[in-house]
Amino acid sequence: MYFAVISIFPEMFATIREFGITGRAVTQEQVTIECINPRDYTTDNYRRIDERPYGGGPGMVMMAEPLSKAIEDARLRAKEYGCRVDSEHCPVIYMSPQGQTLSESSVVGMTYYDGMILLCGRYEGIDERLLSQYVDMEVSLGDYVLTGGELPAMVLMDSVIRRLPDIMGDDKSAEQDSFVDGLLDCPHYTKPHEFAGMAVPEVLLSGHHANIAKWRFAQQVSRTQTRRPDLWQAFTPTVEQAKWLEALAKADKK
Ligand SMILES: CN1CCN(C(=O)c2nonc2N)CC1
Repeated sequence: MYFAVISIFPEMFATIREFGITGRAVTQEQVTIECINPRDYTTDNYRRIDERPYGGGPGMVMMAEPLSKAIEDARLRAKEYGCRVDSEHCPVIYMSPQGQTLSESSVVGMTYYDGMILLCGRYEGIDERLLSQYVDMEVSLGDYVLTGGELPAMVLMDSVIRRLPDIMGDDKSAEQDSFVDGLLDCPHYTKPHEFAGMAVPEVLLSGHHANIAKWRFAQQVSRTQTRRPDLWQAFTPTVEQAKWLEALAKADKK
């Protein structure tokens, strides 16, 4: 999968290009992450990419022209990589609090793209004419304001890369994470057997895989009910999960 990030701070993306599972995906050429600096598309000596806002007000606004040239170049590179460069297969995504909030389900949907061009704003934002001309989708991390779009872009790329095939080693690992089946994740334990006077739940040492699976599901259910009642309201169990829920309800009544 191809990612182009348009940012005045390309060095920030070493975080996902050089470390961990995403770094390994780059090394193994399962993904490509190209950083494109809009300053490289300026024509003045100061490599200016921002200006005072029309209408006055605080801060600066990112100018349209350097960004438009950067996006056009990103599209050429995406095409060279083999992407079908259109909004359905390689969208231009602007990271913004005004966007749709990123979720595990929208992340999974993005894994089917050939690639994506991520636009990272700074300052007060980007000239609206650039956004209306080029942006296919705005995506938000949540209802808070950051200093720039780079961290949201890295979060989006990290969450998409880990859901690509053959990235997590054991694809089931990604499927069992929080939110994947609409529930929060279960607790996890490893060595040593005792820590701070607390032992590992016996069922996890039993080797009885069916009982372990049921225990983990029960933990997911109780955590989701107590911590995220909104998720629990929206949860739709599978046929097997519905049977387990029925058994849990009967056990609670005893
Ligand atoms: C111009 N710049 C403003 C700050 N910003 C965000 O707060 C943000 N991005 O994605 N989710 C968010 N929340 C990125 C864009």
